[in-house]
This record gives sequence, C-alpha cells and structure tokens, in this order.
Amino acid sequence: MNAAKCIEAEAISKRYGEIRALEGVDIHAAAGEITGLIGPDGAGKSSFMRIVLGLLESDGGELKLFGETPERGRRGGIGYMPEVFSLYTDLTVEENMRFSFRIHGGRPAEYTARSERLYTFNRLSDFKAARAGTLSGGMKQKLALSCALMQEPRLLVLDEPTTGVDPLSRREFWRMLSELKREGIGILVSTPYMEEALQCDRIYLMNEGRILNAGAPRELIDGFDGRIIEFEDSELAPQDLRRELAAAWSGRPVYLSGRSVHLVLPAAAGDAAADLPTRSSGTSREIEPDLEDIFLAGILR
Ligand SMILES: Nc1ncnc2c1ncn2[C@@H]1O[C@H](COP(=O)(O)OP(=O)(O)OP(=O)(O)O)[C@@H](O)[C@H]1O
Repeated sequence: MNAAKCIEAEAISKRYGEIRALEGVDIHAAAGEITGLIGPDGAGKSSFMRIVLGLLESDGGELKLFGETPERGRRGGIGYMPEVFSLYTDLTVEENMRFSFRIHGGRPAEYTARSERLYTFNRLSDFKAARAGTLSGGMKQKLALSCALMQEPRLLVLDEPTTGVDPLSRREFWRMLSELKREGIGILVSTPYMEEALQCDRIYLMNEGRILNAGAPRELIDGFDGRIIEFEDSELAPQDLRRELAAAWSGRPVYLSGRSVHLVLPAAAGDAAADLPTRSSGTSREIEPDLEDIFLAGILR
C-alpha cells in the first residue's frame, strides 16, 4: 500500500538576489515516515522547510501538501520546530504548553487530556513549574517538540532539532520521533549528523541548493558506485596526507574522515586498488562506504 503523501514538491527553486538557495528540488514525504534533509550549512534545508510552511514563497515549482495545492501563506496541520530556540524562556514548561495550545485554537476543555498525553510522552511532568530557560538543551528540545505537537499535526517539520544537544538527549529525541511516526505522523527533519540520517526512512542529500542523491539510507550505501580506500599515516597530519593524496590522485575525490583520509576509486578499479603504494609510515585498506562517504564523494565527484 502506498503511504499517504504529506509533501509532494517538484522542481522547487528559490533565489535570494544572486544566491540560488534551491534549484529544481524534488522532495516527497509520506505519512508514517521520517524524511531527512541532510546537508551542510547553506545547503537549502531551511529554505525548503520555510516554503513548505508557507513562510516563504518559492520562485518556481509545484508544491502539494496532503494531496492538495495549498493556498498562499495558509497552512494547517503542520507542527514546526524552527532552528533557533522558539520557546518563551521566562514562561514555565506548563505555560509554554498552554500557550502553544491556545495560539493554535485548541478548545480549553481539551487541554488537560492533550497535555497529559504529551507529558507521558516527553517525561517532563516533574518540570511543569520550571522556567523553560532553566532546562537542559535536550529538555528544551523535547518541550519545543511537545509544543509543536499541541495542535495534533499530520506533519511535523523539524529544522536541525538536535544541533548542539548532547548525544544521550539526541538518542532520546529520536526515540520520540520513531514513536510519532508509528502513530502515522509524517516527519520532515533536517540534520547535519550522519548517524541521525541513518534513522530516517528516506533521505535527501543536499548541497548548495541541489539534491545530490535520494533514497533509503541503506539503498544509497548499497548502491554506491565506487570503492573507498582509507589511508592513515603515523607521521603526517591528516590535512597534509589529504593534500599529498589529492595531488597524486587529481580528479578523484579525496577527503578527511576523522583522523584518516578517504580516496574514492571507480567501482571497476579492480583488486589493484587495495595495494596502493603508501609511505613507510602509512597504511591503506579498502573499507565499506558509510553515508558520509556517499555524501562527500557526491559533492566532490
Ligand atoms: N533571507 C535570506 N537572505 C539572503 N540569503 C539567504 C537568506 N536565507 C538563506 N539565505 C542563503 O540561502 C542559502 C541556503 O540557506 P538555508 O538557510 O536554506 O540553508 P540550510 O541548509 O538550512 O543551512 P543552515 O543550517 O545554515 O540554515 C545560503 O547560501 C544562505 O546564506
């Protein structure tokens, strides 16, 4: 069965003066799935989200939400967590929840049931009286997510919700997202973290306003058309090793990966690829690509 579509965006473009923020971007997101926009700063992720939200007009392309062309500027059924902290820091957790409920036109009689359900979900009930500004980064994000859920949206749009949040809280946040998707909510989320990208059902790898690649993370890894050789050197700094390899392999993608350097060879490079000459202080070995390789090889090719 085809999952219901939340977003069908075709050939979306957006310019800010000379800057092309989005160029011919096709992005689809379905109910009950996590769709990830993955890319560095400036890739165009926020611009796309703002177009979906009706906060920004595209210059071209076609957008459908829940199967229909939305009216200009008006969007119902979408919960949004912007990249910048969006809560009222001087208000308590409870006051923030109540405020979100009210501005989305919630009926007062329904508040208690809805907020109690969300407190069970976010485990913040012991902090109802705490000012939002005093919460930890991870708790603030859980509260912001809960506020976005107050209106019972069919689609959640989350702009880098876990940037700067500690790893444990990030894991907890993603656990909440998978619960929401099981309830049938569509989720569009952007992240610079590759381990989060792996938890999405479908991802769009974006760079400089374009989609480099799209698909299920596993599909993209399995379909990678190339071989990755990892180099390390006990005497050379990784940046110098990268420079040396880039000079030796001009035209091939060469990039840093932690303390190592990766070189991408064509899939048909043959077994010789694994016995590349290295300096006496260095080693090389062929490795399986991960999402970061898919992304960087895509940018540099
Ligand atoms: N209001 C604006 N005026 C001019 N340029 C803008 C504006 N908003 C975004 N841009 C530019 O458009 C491009 C895409 O930006 P966008 O914010 O959509 O990317 P992003 O992937 O969300 O990155 P970030 O995580 O930094 O927000 C960038 O080059 C950015 O500098």
